[in-house]
Parts: sequence; C-alpha cells; structure tokens
Amino acid sequence: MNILYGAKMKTVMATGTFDLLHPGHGLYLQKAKELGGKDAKLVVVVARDSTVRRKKRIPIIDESQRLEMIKTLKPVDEAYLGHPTDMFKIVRDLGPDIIAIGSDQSYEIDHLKKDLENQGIDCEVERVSNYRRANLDSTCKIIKKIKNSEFSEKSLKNC
Ligand SMILES: Cc1cc2nc3c(=O)[nH]c(=O)nc-3n(C[C@H](O)[C@H](O)[C@H](O)COP(=O)(O)O)c2cc1C
Ligand SMILES: Nc1ncnc2c1ncn2[C@@H]1O[C@H](COP(=O)(O)OP(=O)(O)OP(=O)(O)O)[C@@H](O)[C@H]1O
Ligand SMILES: [Co+2]
Repeated sequence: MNILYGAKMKTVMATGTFDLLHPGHGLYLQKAKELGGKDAKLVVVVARDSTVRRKKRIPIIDESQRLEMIKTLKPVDEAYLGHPTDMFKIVRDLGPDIIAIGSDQSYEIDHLKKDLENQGIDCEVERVSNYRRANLDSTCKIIKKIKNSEFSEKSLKNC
C-alpha cells in the first residue's frame, strides 16, 4: 500500500477478457477504481488467450491487442497480461488492496476470498454492482450481431 500525503492510496485490481471493447467495460473499470476511494490506483489484469479459449471461446482479438486497448482507457493506471495457468501469481505480484469483480463475472465472492486466504494473500474482494444495459452490452452480443445479420455479406464490400 502506498502512502500519499499521509493518506493510504489503495490499489484496485480489475480483471476480464475485454474482447471487442464496449462502454460496459468502461463503466466497470471506472466503478472498480472508485472502490479504492480518492487517489486509488487501478491495475487491470487481462485474461490470456489460452485462458479465454479454456473458459469461454476463441478470442476475436488476441491478448497483446486487448492489453494495448485497455492501457488507452482513462481510469486505467497499469495493465498486464495474466499468467497462463496460475491466477494467484499476478495477485501476489501486484499486491492489490481490493479485487473488483464485475457484475456478470461468475466468481463467488466468499469462495474467492477463501481461496485467497488459503494462498496466504491478504486482500479484499468486492463486487461492482453497476451494469450498463444496452443493445450491445456484452462481447457475446456483438459477436452474435455480426454473425447473424445480413450486414455480414452486404456491408463488407467496402472493407
Ligand atoms: C483474482 C483473479 C485473478 C486472475 N488472474 C488471471 C491470470 O493470471 N491469467 C488469466 O488468464 N486470467 C486471469 N483472470 C481472469 C479470468 O481468467 C477471467 O475472469 C476468466 O477468463 C473469465 O472471463 P471474464 O471475466 O471475461 O468473464 C483472473 C481473474 C481474477 C478474478
Ligand atoms: N455491460 C456491462 N456493464 C458493466 N460491466 C460489464 C459489462 N459488460 C462487461 N462488464 C464487466 O467487464 C469485465 C470484463 O468483461 P468481459 O470481458 O467478460 O466482457 P463481456 O462483454 O461480459 O463478455 P462476454 O459476453 O464474453 O461475457 C467484467 O468484470 C464484466 O463484469
Ligand atoms: Co462477461
């Protein structure tokens, strides 16, 4: 934990795949940072391609470009790719005060807290409850729109 003018500056860690960025990602990162109070530092861990393939699907955008995009966002102070197999290594390396879990992330807060404790990691885990609802409020929906619409054939002629 860093000391800034006598106040404790908290480090918040956010995680996710962030494939095909949309405004919901921005909202999550902004609200995650706010969990750390004034002067919080936001560090983002971007899931590896191998993790995404294992847990979700083949990513559209590869890990280095997903990382590059996340680094351009306003609330983000630092961003790193995670470890291919050990999700606790990056937590140890970064030493966050708070891990911010997004509203649609499947992690169970108490379960994750126990796992961290068992790993000897002292860290809060909090859920960001805000969810930005829109037609295209998830990567899944964007992929489905592109895949299903007539748009695929017709509008590609100028690509
Ligand atoms: C505490 C924590 C640590 C994580 N560390 C890694 C990691 O080291 N490597 C990685 O590929 N993903 C890591 N992740 C991201 C998860 O793999 C990611 O949440 C998962 O792939 C599901 O994708 P989603 O969160 O985008 O739905 C971590 C997530 C959490 C909550
Ligand atoms: N619409 C949204 N509003 C708020 N937070 C969101 C929204 N969409 C995603 N998030 C959060 O952003 C982080 C990264 O999410 P992720 O990479 O899974 O994107 P996604 O759009 O949810 O993709 P998928 O459709 O594959 O689940 C997660 O913490 C997730 O909870
Ligand atoms: Co999601």
